[in-house]
Parts: sequence; C-alpha cells; structure tokens
Amino acid sequence: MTSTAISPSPVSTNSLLWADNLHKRFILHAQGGICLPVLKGTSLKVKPGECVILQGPSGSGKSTFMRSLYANYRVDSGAIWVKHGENRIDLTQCQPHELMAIRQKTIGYVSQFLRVIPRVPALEVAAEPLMELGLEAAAARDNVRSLFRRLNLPERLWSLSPTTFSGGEKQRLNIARAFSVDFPILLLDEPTAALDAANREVVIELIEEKKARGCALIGIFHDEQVWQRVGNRVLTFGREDETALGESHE
Ligand SMILES: Nc1ncnc2c1ncn2[C@@H]1O[C@H](COP(=O)(O)OP(=O)(O)OP(=O)(O)O)[C@@H](O)[C@H]1O
Repeated sequence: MTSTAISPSPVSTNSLLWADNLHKRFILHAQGGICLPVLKGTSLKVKPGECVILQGPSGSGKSTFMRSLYANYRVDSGAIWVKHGENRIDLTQCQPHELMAIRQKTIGYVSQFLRVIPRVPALEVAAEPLMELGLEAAAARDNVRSLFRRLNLPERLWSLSPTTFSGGEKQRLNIARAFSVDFPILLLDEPTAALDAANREVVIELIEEKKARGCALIGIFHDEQVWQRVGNRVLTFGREDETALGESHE
C-alpha cells in the first residue's frame, strides 16, 4: 500500500498507537468567533496489553482527545500514528478508504450512544462488524450470542430492534459489537456508565481478557473502582501528565 500517511521509516516504538503533540481548538462561529483551545500538545503512546485512563475535570478535553483518536475530530496539528497491519499510518493524514479499513480492522470504539437503524435486530447490529470482516453470518452470530449471554442481555431482546432498549441494554449491545472483533486498539468512552454492578464486573473481565490478548486500550471511566482495576496509567487532562497506577496493574 502506498500513502503519504505511512511512516517512511518505521517509528522506533512498539506502541500500537502514538498520539504526538496534538493541538485542537474549536472556533465558535455562531458566537462571535470565540476560540476555545482544548488540546494543547497532548501526547500518548500505548503498547500492547496496556490500558490508559483519561482523567480530568469536566470540559478538560477527554472526549475531544478520544474522538480525535478515532478521527471523528480533525486535529489542527500533531500526528496520530497507528499500527495497521504491518504499516504505521498517521490518522491525521490518511485517505478516507484507509480510515474505513482502520476502523474495520484496527481501532474499535465503544461510545456512550448507539446509533440504531429501525427494524434491524440487536443480534444483526452486533454481528455486523464481524460480517464486514468476512466472517460467515452463522459464526458471527454465535460469537455475538456468547457475548450477549455474558453481558446478561435477555434472549427475548436479541431479535428486537434496539430502538426501544434501555440505556444499559444499548450499552451492552455496543460493547458486544466492539468486543466481538479482535481489534488491536480499543477506545472506550464511558462503557460502564449505564450498567449495574454485576454487568460492570463483566465488562471489567472483558477488558482484562483484551489486555491479556495484547490489545491496547484507552478509556474514559467516571467510576473510579473500574479504572483503578483495569488501568495501567492515567493521562490527566487540564494537567497533561501521566501517572503510573499501582504495581499490581503493571
Ligand atoms: N464540537 C464542539 N464544538 C465546540 N466546542 C466543543 C465541541 N466539543 C467539545 N467542545 C468544548 O471543548 C471542551 C472540552 O470538551 P470535552 O467534551 O472534550 O470535555 P470532557 O473532558 O470530555 O468533559 P466531560 O467529562 O464533561 O465529558 C469543552 O469546553 C466543550 O465545550
């Protein structure tokens, strides 16, 4: 594959994701062109098997950073190197077809919200990413069923459209959709916010399993009990420094 976004010489790092000196500001055109600088030189490297927690006060830029890592937001400057297959690609420079391939194979994203298409059953919604990767429908559905069971999503809901699901049900569907694929990188934006204690515990287990398989995770969790258990490091916004969590997490 040739692309201007591919590093000409492999970056000397074993990180799966490397955000380098990101700057991002919002210009509020409808409000007198006010400029809101949000990311001011944010950097982060994440290696296989690591989970980095994004922390900081409300409005400090955690979600903006996360959305930039998924190229939902375009940064003003800086680079986001991602190991995609054998290549390292800069997400800030890549072509739309490369971004699609990266989202299909390399970076998974669990957002707080589920975009649902009316009339498509939950099982199909969750199995879609696996089928897009070429897995046959029956195997994809089996994989999703086992995640639905682990996440205690009642079987009577599997054939229903998730439009009427509760917040926690939608969230578990979102988790099954992203966790069914073996993404090398997973971005988790409050994946446990709407869950009860038992299901939170399941998500913690699923995250631990991903780490053991060498996945690099970046997460926003308001629940301290969760991030203390799954996190290796904390990137603090508003201060922009990193703290290692207890040795037991390393
Ligand atoms: N699309 C946007 N347009 C304009 N301003 C935005 C946009 N998205 C975020 N902001 C602003 O950027 C700042 C950072 O927002 P962001 O959502 O990244 O914070 P956060 O740390 O994730 O907050 P919270 O913990 O409350 O979710 C806020 O001041 C917010 O108003």
